[in-house]
Amino acid sequence: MSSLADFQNEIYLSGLADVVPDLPTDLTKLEELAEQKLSAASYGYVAGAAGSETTARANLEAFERWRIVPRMLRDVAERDLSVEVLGTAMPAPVVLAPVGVQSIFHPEGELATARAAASTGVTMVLSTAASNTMEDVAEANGSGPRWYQLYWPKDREMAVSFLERAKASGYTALVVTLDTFTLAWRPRDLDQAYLPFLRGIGVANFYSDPVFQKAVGGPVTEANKDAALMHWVANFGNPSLTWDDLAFLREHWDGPIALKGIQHPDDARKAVDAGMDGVIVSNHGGRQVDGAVASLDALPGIVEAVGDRAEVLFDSGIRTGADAAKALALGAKAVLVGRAYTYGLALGGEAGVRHVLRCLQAELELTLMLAGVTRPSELGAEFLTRV
Ligand SMILES: Cc1cc2nc3c(=O)[nH]c(=O)nc-3n(C[C@H](O)[C@H](O)[C@H](O)COP(=O)(O)O)c2cc1C
Ligand SMILES: O=C(O)C(=O)c1ccccc1
Repeated sequence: MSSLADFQNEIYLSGLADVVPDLPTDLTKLEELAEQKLSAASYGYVAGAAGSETTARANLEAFERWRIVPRMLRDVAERDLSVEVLGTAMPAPVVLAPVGVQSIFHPEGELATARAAASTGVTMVLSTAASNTMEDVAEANGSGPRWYQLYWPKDREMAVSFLERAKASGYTALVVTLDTFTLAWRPRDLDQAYLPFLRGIGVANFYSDPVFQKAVGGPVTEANKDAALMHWVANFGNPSLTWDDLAFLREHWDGPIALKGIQHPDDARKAVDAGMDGVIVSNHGGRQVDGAVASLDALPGIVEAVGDRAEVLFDSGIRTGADAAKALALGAKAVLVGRAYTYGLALGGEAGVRHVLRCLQAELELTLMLAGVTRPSELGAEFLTRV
């Protein structure tokens, strides 16, 4: 039986032909390489976070405070990392987080990510703020599994149009991001006076939308481009939304829905009460509320509050397969990675994203195997100790 850890043997064997990997296999090294390759503005956008970046750092430090306690002699000859999450079959509990404006990292943007996802069978979550339309990304993703992330625009008709387009182009689950109805105070971007949208990046799903076009008097051209940008600004986020509004989404989306950006157990309970199928414990990689609780520290309380009434996913701070193992042991059904693959995209396009996914999955499988675990469902807090 082939396993995700075979990537390790593949690398060693290629050494016999004097071939070594193009990118480091320690994924924590990618950030520094991306800094050398990207423009200062693009690098600042991905690496940066809110405020003085205390939460972004806390997200990483939280993983250091948990250590894995491996168990021996448990027959780990056969492993199976596959899981089903929000109705989607996955080779391992690892998902590509929604990351907008990917063309600022690589000319092929989300299309490269979509191809890497398809070739590994990993689920991608496409952002509303993508630099390519959801239809073009779907085509690049082919038969690969894909979910759609909604930034809920003020105009309800446009929101419905987004959902209908997503459904028609094969996105099977909806991820609704709650924590970013406006961008936070982000000094790296502010100091460079850098906002991708003002340069026309990240608006593809809006400008291609029939409801959006109707509002700006037709397709976006030189003649109406200022009006289009104003309409985008007016619509991007909606700070007035409340829990009651979720009924509207439930009505217009018949597949699974997960709420992203949950950090309090009571909010997780409200999500379940509102009929949501999942919650994603996330602080947006520390990019929204600086000083917010580390995402990993919020996870156990939310897992307990939700129980088996919905699926709990996790992101913010995952850089390695060992990190993923810790979040799974604390009760996450799957983890999403954001910056890790975005650095891969910046450094190597489709092949760079594939490298990151193969490293993450191989390291995760080896970590579980060496800790005495053959499948994700066997993991629990008993495999961790807090230091
Ligand atoms: C450059 C960048 C763009 C992002 N864009 C989006 C987005 O469009 N929608 C969204 O829900 N989250 C977005 N996120 C947040 C990620 O989905 C995810 O929550 C976060 O990156 C996880 O933390 P990590 O980077 O430490 O893995 C973005 C993150 C980054 C770094
Ligand atoms: O930068 C982000 O974190 C983010 O979520 C976002 C929001 C709007 C457009 C692109 C990215």
